[in-house]
Amino acid sequence: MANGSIDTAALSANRPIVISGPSGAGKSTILKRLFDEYPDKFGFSVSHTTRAPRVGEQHGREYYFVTRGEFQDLVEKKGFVEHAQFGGNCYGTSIRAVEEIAEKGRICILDIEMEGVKQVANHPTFPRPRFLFLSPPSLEVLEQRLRSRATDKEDAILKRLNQARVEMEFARSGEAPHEKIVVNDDLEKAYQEVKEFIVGQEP
Ligand SMILES: Nc1ncnc2c1ncn2[C@@H]1O[C@H](COP(=O)(O)OP(=O)(O)OP(=O)(O)O)[C@@H](O)[C@H]1O
Repeated sequence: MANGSIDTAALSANRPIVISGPSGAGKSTILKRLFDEYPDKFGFSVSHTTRAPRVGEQHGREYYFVTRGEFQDLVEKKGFVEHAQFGGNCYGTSIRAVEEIAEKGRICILDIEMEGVKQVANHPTFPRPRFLFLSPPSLEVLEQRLRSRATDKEDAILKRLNQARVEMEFARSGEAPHEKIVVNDDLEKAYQEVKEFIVGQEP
């Protein structure tokens, strides 16, 4: 559906799932396994961005590449379920992109950070998705995992840990929309709990 009306039928038949949690909590690891186990069941929406395409990137595949003006228009029309700026560029998940996944009969998985979660939860028209928070067992364990992942420099690790503290406090506060918090201590157990939340009780 286009032109501002929301395909609530598709979105309630295949309710999107918002998964959030600190960087390093294990979201990618768990989602990859879920997509491998259920290859036809899920989808990631294609985001909008104002950054320039990189070599090999295609409009509509990696991102919808738009101008700042086009991006702003969609913000004003409340066409994004959530949007943010990183490194001077705007990024957003459009309602339309999420609908497209639901219209294919798939569950859209939205892997988004805390500010985005708040926007989705407070969106004026977008039907409420289901919210899951993936937590590391502790900040100490998170620090070890970020260090052993070895993808970040020291200052990036410290920033992620600070942000993790804020996200974990938010998740435990009464303001957070999460229906479930899964603690990723033992990976197998966490995976089964995530799977039960996502697949075990549809829609
Ligand atoms: N239960 C676990 N026990 C031990 N190590 C784990 C566990 N879960 C994930 N890891 C490891 O922790 C690191 C972080 O996991 P991952 O990259 O999936 O996190 P993420 O939440 O997707 O982070 P980002 O948001 O930065 O992409 C990885 O090296 C992963 O192999």
